[in-house]
Amino acid sequence: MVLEHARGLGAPPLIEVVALKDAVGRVIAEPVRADRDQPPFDRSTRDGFAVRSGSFASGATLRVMGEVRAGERWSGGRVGEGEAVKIMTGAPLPTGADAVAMVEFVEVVGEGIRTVAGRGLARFENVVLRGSEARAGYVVMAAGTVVGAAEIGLAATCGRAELTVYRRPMVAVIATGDELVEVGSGRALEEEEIWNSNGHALRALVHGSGGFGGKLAIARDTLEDVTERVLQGRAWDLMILSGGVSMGEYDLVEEVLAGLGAEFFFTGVKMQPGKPVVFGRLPERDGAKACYFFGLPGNPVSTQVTFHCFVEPFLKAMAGGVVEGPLFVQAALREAVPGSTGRMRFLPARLGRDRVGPSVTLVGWQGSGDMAANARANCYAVLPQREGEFAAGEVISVLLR
Ligand SMILES: Nc1nc2c(c(=O)[nH]1)N[C@H]1C(S)=C(S)[C@@H](COP(=O)(O)OP(=O)(O)OC[C@H]3O[C@@H](n4cnc5c(N)ncnc54)[C@H](O)[C@@H]3O)O[C@H]1N2
Ligand code: MOO
Repeated sequence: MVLEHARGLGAPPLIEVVALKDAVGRVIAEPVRADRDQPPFDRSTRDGFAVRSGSFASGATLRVMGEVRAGERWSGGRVGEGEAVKIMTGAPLPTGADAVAMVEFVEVVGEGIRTVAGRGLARFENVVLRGSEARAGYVVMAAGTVVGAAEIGLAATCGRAELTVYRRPMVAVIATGDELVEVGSGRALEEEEIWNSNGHALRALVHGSGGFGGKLAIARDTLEDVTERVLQGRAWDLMILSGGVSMGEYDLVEEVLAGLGAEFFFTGVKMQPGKPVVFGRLPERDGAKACYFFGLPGNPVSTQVTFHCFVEPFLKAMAGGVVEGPLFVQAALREAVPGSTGRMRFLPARLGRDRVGPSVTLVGWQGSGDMAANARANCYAVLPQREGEFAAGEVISVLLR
């Protein structure tokens, strides 16, 4: 359902130009084209001697005419049969030459060179031909590409100091709960009070998914306060609420949203953690635009797991990225885990750094409020409902984060 709505969003309306150093995590709004052929000349990939491959038969001695380095162009005329030009990695291949013999495989004989016995040379060996990576004008990055180090390197390869990207969607983050206190407020906590951690975690998660997260004031557990905050939040591109979505007397989020005419696409999932998660949209009304919202469970691990499963794909699409679901990989359980028929479980776990056949280990936890366990984890092990245990070595899905 989330992906269906994400597909209906269309491209973000606003674009801006940012310097390469500020482009990480942004989404390209206009295709980036090769500014010239890549490579721009036939490029040597080895230190050695540029020659005509045919003249490099075993035993032949070639006359060395001179040298060409990266950043230079050979101006000593065509390389003919029986001739060679000393060449460095990254230098343009002199005209006439069609291959480079590695320095390790030739012997210097007086003014000339000779191939090491038995070493032939194929046409274009150790050469990357002009334009073979990309032709001038060719689209090397399409709109919708998320910018990482590889994309920044490619943009710079094409001479770009700036990129045109979509504006980050503005996401209102609303924590709800009478027990919550802002960190840094200078106030000491009563024992029964809780720091608002979700507001901060959500802002970081939003940033990582291409949005700008703004923390609104905490909504207290009254209809008036939650309503006021939601009316404020609906002016943003997307609203994420945390807490107040389960069965308690003071879980008012759905009631407030319903009172404002919200359409609910779902109001629960068969997941642990995450059961009471809500996805919907407030309609256009009284001059206010329509606004999608997610109501995430307040338990901090539930908040984060449901963010990765539902909000992240939606927000990435809102930011102009391709529409795709969360990222799962397969890994073998290191230890057996008892089965459970309740809900599909997403348990904090650590994915090993094994080079072959990744393995995963559950992190001990005290349930969906355990932020310390969540931080010891680097992924969530996905365990479908089942009576029998999951055996050590069994391959399961893992949700990456
Ligand atoms: N009778 C039932 N009770 C509960 C059910 C149920 O089905 N029947 N579902 C449980 C599940 S599962 C979850 S998850 C929680 C979710 O409850 P809410 O979304 O209503 O969240 P709250 O009750 O407001 O808070 C839960 C928990 O999380 C702490 N919290 C909330 N917000 C924050 C925040 N911003 N930063 C840090 N911690 C936060 C809050 O203090 C509570 O401890 O409901 C179960 N109950
Ligand atoms: O589903 Mo709740 O998220 O178990 O804690």
